[in-house]
Parts: sequence; structure tokens; C-alpha cells
Amino acid sequence: MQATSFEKDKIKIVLLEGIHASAEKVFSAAGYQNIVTATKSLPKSELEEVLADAHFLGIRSRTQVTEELLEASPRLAAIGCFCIGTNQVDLTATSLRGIPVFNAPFANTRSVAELVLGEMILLLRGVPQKNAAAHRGEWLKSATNSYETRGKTLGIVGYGHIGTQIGILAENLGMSVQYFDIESKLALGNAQAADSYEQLLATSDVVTFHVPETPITKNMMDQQAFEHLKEGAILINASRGTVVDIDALDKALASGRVSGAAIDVFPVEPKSNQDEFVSPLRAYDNVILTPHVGGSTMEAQANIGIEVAEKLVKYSDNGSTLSAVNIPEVALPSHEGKHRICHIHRNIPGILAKINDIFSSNNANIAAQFLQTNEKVGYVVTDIDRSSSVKAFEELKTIEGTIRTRILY
Ligand SMILES: NC(=O)C1=CN([C@@H]2O[C@H](COP(=O)(O)OP(=O)(O)OC[C@H]3O[C@@H](n4cnc5c(N)ncnc54)[C@H](O)[C@@H]3O)[C@@H](O)[C@H]2O)C=CC1
Ligand SMILES: O=C(O)C(=O)COP(=O)(O)O
Repeated sequence: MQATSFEKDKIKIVLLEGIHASAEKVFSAAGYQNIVTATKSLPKSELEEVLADAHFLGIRSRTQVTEELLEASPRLAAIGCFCIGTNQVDLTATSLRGIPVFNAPFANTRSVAELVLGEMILLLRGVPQKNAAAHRGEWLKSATNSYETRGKTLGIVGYGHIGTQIGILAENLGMSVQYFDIESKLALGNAQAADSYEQLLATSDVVTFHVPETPITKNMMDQQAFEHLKEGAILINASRGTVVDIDALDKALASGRVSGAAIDVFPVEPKSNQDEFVSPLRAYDNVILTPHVGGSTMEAQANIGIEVAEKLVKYSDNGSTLSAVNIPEVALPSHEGKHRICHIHRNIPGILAKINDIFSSNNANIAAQFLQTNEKVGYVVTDIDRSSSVKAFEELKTIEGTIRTRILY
């Protein structure tokens, strides 16, 4: 009897963008040896070539997984985003192909929060421009425009995992914290919800963005938003490069409306460390520019490597989609002594009845069945006796609306 439905040494795993070695260790320990790694994102042709026969793909924020790429990756079973954001993946296309997408929703949040906190302190003191001047041999010893954080107001846009942590840390520095979120959120510490986005902009000394990339957050900080901003405020963006209109920020810096900024993410980011970083913001000493490293700490990357690799291994070995962002989540126990049949299908009426008709006509004894659906897709996992599993499995593939089936021995 085979240990798994598909021999592990035939399963190809591709890990790109310098995913931490902790991920490889998890795959190896689980018996997966066919692992291809790259320290950067790959150009389209190389990506298509390496994915032509790959089963699992691991990426970070740079690799774009488009419908076209999925078309060229016929064996792809699941994708791991070894980061928080999943906006780089076409989530609808993957879901309609039955490819779960996993991420690490928490592991790098502390790293981002610490970076933002440090940047805020440095910007309030005017350190970036004093530092740049000192490197040129200038000595700017002065208290002018140099402030403590204590007593200042921090405005957090997007009060999620990162925003809330920054709020707590900032309160410990003696700051007043207000936030704006499209969802109603529990205020932690003494934080207050702002009445509106515009009110937050007008009344905060420092504004920091922690929203995901969505159509609504695109250019959320545009020319009009800058007009609402308090004169001389500091702006921080370590969320996504689409959130702040860089030309509008350029103008706000030139006019002095913004007294300093820290930007970690950009509308267009260099594809590798060998490519030039091009931005009008390079001209400003009072802007901290970092190369999308908010979540790049040794601690976060090692933890993310383990977390996402474990999710992929679990999906491969056991069928669990727990914490997938695009496929109904089904948490599964082990299936010792049984065969597990996983069926991902379009969510059309009557499909569960058809699945169970097949089990019944094959006299399959169902030990357990798990089902979750979302608007478009359903996921049914059925544990049955070994004797009838293969025939039932073959018949399940013929049900109209079937997207993907797997059998786990
Ligand atoms: N620079 C870096 O290296 C990193 C960047 N990120 C980015 O930070 C983002 C936030 O991360 P988390 O706090 O963990 O996410 P989260 O999902 O916990 O929080 C996001 C918050 O934004 C809110 N939100 C969504 N749309 C909004 C809108 N239009 N206006 C106001 N609020 C809105 C949500 O309701 C939620 O509370 C991620 O989506 C990712 O893009 C995350 C990690 C590292
Ligand atoms: O976690 C995220 O969403 C990030 O932006 C971090 O991206 P990275 O893994 O550093 O490419």
C-alpha cells in the first residue's frame, strides 16, 4: 500500500525570493526532497519554465501570479505567500482552479511595527536630514523642528494586526493615538477611533498607513488627501506602494506641508537587488527610503518559513485548507485506516447529493465528511473505506462542476 496517493519524491516544490531555509527544512522533514529554490523573483520566461511541472509554489511579495501564469502551470496544487499580502496573486483565478493560497498573517507584524516606531522617532527629531548632512561633512546642531514623541498625536490608517501593535507601542511613548478603519474595531489602550479619514489627517502629527492593497486603498493618500493633512505632519507608509500617490507626496514635501516621510513600499519596486531604485523621493534628505524591508527581520523570516511550509505540507498530506485565503477553510483530523477523497467544485446546487450518490452506488462506507463553501467554490472531504475508494474517486471526477479532485491514501 502506498503511503500517499502521489509519491512525495515526484512532488516538485519551487521556493522563490529568498524564502528562509526554515521552509526547506519543514518540507524535507515531511519527506519532500524535490525542492527548487531561488534567491530572487524570476523573469516571466524562467518562471513559466520552472512552474511547468511544479506542484507547490512559494513566493513573497514580488512574484505576480496571474491567470496567464496559472495557465502555464497545469500541475500547481497550492501556493504559499511567505508574507502577509496576497495581492500579488490572482485570488479569483486560483480559487476557480482549486488552488488554495496560504500566507503568514501575523509573523512579521511586530517587525513592521518596530520599524515604523523607530522611523517616527527619528523623523520627529529631524535625524534623517541631520544624518545625511553629516555624511556630507555638514554639522546641523540645532533644536529647531526637533520634537519628542511625548504628547504628539499618531494617526493610524488601518487598525489591524500591525496598526494595533503600533498604537500600543506609541502610547507607551506617551503619544495620543487615533485610528481610521473601514471596519468597526475594538480600540486598544486609550486609542480613539477618528470620526473620519479627513479628520484623522487634519489632527495627527504623524500619519502611518497599514491597509492592504485593494481598489479602495489605491491612492488613498492623493493630492486631495494631502490638502487635509496637518501642516508639517510626518507621513509613513509601510503597507503597499499603491496607497500613497508618490507625485502628490513629492509636491507636499517640496511645499513643506509634509515635514518628513518614511516610505518602505513603492508603486514600482526594483525586481532584484541588482536593479536601480528610481524615485523622485531620492532627492529629499528628510525622507527615509527603505527597500520593502518592513517584515524583513531574521526572526520574522524564519517563523514565516516554518508557518507557511507547514500549511503547504498539511494541505498536501492531509487536505486541510485551514487559513487559506481563497478556498473554503476545512480543518481536518488525520485519516488513518481510511482513504481521503478531496473534491473542489464550483458551488452549484445539488453537487453534494451527486457526490454522495456516487459513494452510495459504490457501497462506500463514509467514516467522516467535511464540507465548506463560499460563494463560488465548495470543498468536500470524505473519508471512506479503502475497498471502494479508487472507483468512487474516478467517478467523482466526472461530476459537472468538478474543479479538482485528490485522493490521499
Ligand atoms: N512593508 C512590509 O514589509 C509589510 C507590509 N505589509 C502590508 O501591511 C498591510 C497590513 O497588514 P496587517 O495589519 O497585518 O493587516 P490586517 O488585515 O490585520 O489589517 C488591515 C486593516 O486595514 C483595514 N482596512 C482595509 N481597507 C481599509 C480602508 N480602505 N481604509 C481603512 N482601513 C482599511 C482593515 O479593516 C484592517 O483592519 C498588509 O496588507 C500588507 O500589505 C505587511 C507586512 C510587511
Ligand atoms: O508581508 C508582506 O505583506 C510584505 O509586504 C512583506 O513582503 P516580503 O516578504 O518582504 O516581500
